[in-house]
Amino acid sequence: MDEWEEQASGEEEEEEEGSDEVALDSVDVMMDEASIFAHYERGINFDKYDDIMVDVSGSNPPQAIMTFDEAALCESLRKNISKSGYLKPTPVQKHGIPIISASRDLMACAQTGSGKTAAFLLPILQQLMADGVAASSFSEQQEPEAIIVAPTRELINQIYLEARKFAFGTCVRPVVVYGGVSTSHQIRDIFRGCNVLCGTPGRLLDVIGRGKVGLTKLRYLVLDEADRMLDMGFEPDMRRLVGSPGMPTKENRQTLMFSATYPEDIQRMAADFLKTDYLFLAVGVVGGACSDVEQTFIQVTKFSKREQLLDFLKTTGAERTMVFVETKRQADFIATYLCQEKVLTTSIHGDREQREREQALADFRFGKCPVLVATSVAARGLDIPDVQHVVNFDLPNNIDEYVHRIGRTGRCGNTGKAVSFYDPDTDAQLARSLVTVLSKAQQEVPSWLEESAFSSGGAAGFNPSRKGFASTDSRKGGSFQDQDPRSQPAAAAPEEDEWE
Ligand SMILES: Nc1ncnc2c1ncn2[C@@H]1O[C@H](COP(=O)(O)OP(=O)(O)OP(=O)(O)O)[C@@H](O)[C@H]1O
Repeated sequence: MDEWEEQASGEEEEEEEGSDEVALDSVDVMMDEASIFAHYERGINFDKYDDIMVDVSGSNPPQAIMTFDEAALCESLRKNISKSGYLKPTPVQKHGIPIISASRDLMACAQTGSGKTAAFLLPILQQLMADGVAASSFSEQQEPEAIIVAPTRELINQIYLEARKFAFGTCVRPVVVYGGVSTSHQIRDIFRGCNVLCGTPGRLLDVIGRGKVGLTKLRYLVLDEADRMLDMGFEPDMRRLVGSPGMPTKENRQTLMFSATYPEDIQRMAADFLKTDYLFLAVGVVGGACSDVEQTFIQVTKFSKREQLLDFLKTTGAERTMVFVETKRQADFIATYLCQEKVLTTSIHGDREQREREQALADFRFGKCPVLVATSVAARGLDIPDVQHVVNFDLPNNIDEYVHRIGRTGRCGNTGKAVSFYDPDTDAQLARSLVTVLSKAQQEVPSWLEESAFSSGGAAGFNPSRKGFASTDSRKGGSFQDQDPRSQPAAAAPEEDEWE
C-alpha cells in the first residue's frame, strides 16, 4: 500500500509498545525559548520574491499589506514574529494575511519555501487572540477553533511547532496529533486545552470519532499541501472530516488551502469544500518550481545510478543532501550502500518506526548524517535548514512530486541545487512536463531532454491530465500543459513505494 494512504487509514492501529516514549520525546518536550525561536537566515534572493507576479482572482479581494505593521497584529504576535527573524512579509503573506483576516475562503499557491505556513497561521492566531480565545482548563472534550491538516507526521509536527512559536506567551494553545505514536498520550494533551488542532487525517478522525474533540466551535479549516489532501489517497478522509458530526458547513467556517501545486482537476474538486466566492491567490506560476533551485539532469542507465550517486556525493562532501528514491526497499538499499562506502547516511520512509523516522530527521537536521535517503514521504513541506542539494536518484512519476522534492532546497531566498538522474527507459513520460517546468523557472533545458520530450516516446508517454499543473485559477479555464486524451489518470499509477 502507498505509504501516504497507510497513514491515512492505518493510524488508529498504531499503538505499538514503547510508543508512549516516542510521544514524550517528540511532542511533550519542554523546549526553551531560544530553541522555539531558532531559525535559519533569509537568503540572498529573499527580496527577489517581491518581483514575482501575483494574481488574485475572485471578487473583491482585499488590499495586500506591504509590512507586518499593516497587518495590525497584536503585540505578542508582533514580538514572536520579530523573534522568529521575520522582518517583512513574503508575497504569499502580503496577500494571504489580509484575505484570511477579511474572513474570505482561500486557495493559495506559492512556490516551495516561500512562507505559506505563516501566511495562514498568523491571521488565524491574530483573530483568535483579538477575540480573547483562551485554552480552557482540563476537559474531556475540547472544541478547537481551528483545525490544520497535512499529509505526513513530520510535516504536521513542523506546522504545530510553528503554531506554538507564534502563539508563544499567549493563551492560545496549539496541539498536534499524528499516527505512529500513542493516541492516549495525545488525547491527554488535547484535554489540557486545545484551540488549534494540527493533525494527520487518520489520527484526527480517530480523536474526533472517539468524541475527544468537538467541532461546534470550529471557525477555520486549513488544508496544507491541499492538492495532496484532496487527491485519491486522502480525499475520502477529507470528506469524512467535513462530514463529521458538528462540523460547521462550508458557509459557516472559513476554509483555507495552501500548496505549491494545484492540478486543475483537484482545483475543481476543492471547490466542493470552499464557499463559492473563494479567492484564488497565485504567486508566480501555479505548480512552478522554486526559481532559486538550479536544476540539472544527468542521463543514466539503471545500473550506473549507484556509482553516479557515490561520485556525486564525493564532490559534495559534508553538504546536506537529500536523495529521493522511489521505494522503501530502495531507500534501505541505497542508505546501506552509502554507509558501507563511508558516507554518513540515514533514511526515512513509511516502513520505519516513527521513532526511527524522527531520529533520522534529527540526525540529518543537526548534521550528524549529512545525507538523507528518502521516499516521497519527505517530499512535501519539510523545512530543514541548509539542505544544499536534492538528488532525484529515481525521478518521480508525476511533475508535482518533482516540484515538491526539489523544493526541499532553495528555501526562504536561499539558493539550492537539484540533480536528477534521468533514465530514458523509465522517465520519458515525464520529459515534457520537465521541459515545461525548467523553462518556466528560466532554467537551461538540456537539448537531449527536449528531444526526448518531443520524440514519439516522450510525447506518447506524456501523462499530464491527472497531475498536470494549471497555469492559473481553474475558474478562468485553460492549463498550459497539453491535454493528451490518451493519458491515464496518474493517480492510478503508484506514487510511491506501494507495491512492495
Ligand atoms: N517573512 C518571512 N521572513 C523570514 N523568514 C520567513 C518568512 N516567512 C517564512 N519564513 C521562513 O521561511 C521558511 C520556509 O517557510 P515555509 O516552510 O512556510 O514555506 P512553504 O511555502 O510552506 O514551503 P513548502 O511549499 O515546501 O511547504 C521557514 O523557515 C520560515 O520560517
